[in-house]
Amino acid sequence: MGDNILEVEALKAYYQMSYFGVNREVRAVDGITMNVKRREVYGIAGESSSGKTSFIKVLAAAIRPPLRVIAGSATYDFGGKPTDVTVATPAEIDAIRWRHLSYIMQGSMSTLNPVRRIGRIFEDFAARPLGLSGSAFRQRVVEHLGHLKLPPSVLNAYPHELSGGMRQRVTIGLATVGKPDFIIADEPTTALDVVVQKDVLSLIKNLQTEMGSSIVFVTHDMSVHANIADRIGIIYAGRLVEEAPTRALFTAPKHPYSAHLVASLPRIGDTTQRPALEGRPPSLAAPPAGCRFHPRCPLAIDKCKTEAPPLLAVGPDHRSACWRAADVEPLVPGHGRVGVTA
Ligand SMILES: Nc1ncnc2c1ncn2[C@@H]1O[C@H](COP(=O)(O)OP(=O)(O)OP(=O)(O)O)[C@@H](O)[C@H]1O
Repeated sequence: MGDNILEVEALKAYYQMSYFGVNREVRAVDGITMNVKRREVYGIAGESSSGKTSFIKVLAAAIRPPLRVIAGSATYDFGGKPTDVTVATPAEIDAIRWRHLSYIMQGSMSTLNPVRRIGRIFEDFAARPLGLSGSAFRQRVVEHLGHLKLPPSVLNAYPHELSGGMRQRVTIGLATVGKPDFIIADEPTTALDVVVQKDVLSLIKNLQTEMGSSIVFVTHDMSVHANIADRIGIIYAGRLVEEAPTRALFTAPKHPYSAHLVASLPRIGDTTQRPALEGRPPSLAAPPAGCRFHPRCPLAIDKCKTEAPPLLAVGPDHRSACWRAADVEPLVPGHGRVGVTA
């Protein structure tokens, strides 16, 4: 796998349900191929219900019915024998969890056990995988909390006694205390106010630089991507429709949907009228034929209604799944200049 720590190949994961004998299938992840490099921060964007969380649940080996992997693979290389988490046994997953692979779930701030002190929560999750106990374990945790600007006293606190920002740092601390090679985070800053959000983002970035980890994180907030992602993948209706280095995605998007996402970013002093994206995202139980974006796409031609465009190279490290990629222009020229987002 060389430079790649994760290789995802033609991955399909569907929710398969049966109500009163009627089968229903939601094609939440429908043929995604992508890689993550060592030490890379890879951001995943897309609107609500596009399949982002389902995708990273598979990456995090948190696949529970009714979600099932239908095809493809997601293989990590942590140095030993590569692990394909779509077929790994529980024992193989246990061997990589926390030390190599950790997952900050959506809404994890509120999932900290309310009746356990923070110190006990750290023991529950991290003591065994780290192979430490007693004072050695406590020392490791206190040191790590220091990196997160949290005093040792938080270990005696109950979750409700901490502010939202502190709770989020605690969950990041839990996910990173084992210095994992790969961190997966679902909307890690969405519930926080902007000032705390900035703080938490720079903490994640500093930890990542220090530990040399790779990160895959999901957020619908494009300004967060602009701030910390090296590369961004845009998901629409269960498919990866564009992937590019952050600067290229913001300055020269090559899919009409990404162009809309970039143009939706606010900028101080910018009063330009933004063209609205008409329509709603399709149902993943019955997605449209051809390109799934075609019913909402201003550039759609007949071919888009019948043939799904493959994800093809359109520049260095840049892929787009659009028959008209060559005709896509930024919607508000100069708008997506990275580093000047509000
Ligand atoms: N447990 C479940 N059972 C059945 N369908 C589900 C389940 N969880 C999610 N889905 C469906 O799968 C599709 C993708 O959902 P997913 O949560 O992955 O999207 P998302 O892009 O992460 O959205 P959000 O940003 O709102 O979290 C949606 O149609 C959703 O309704």
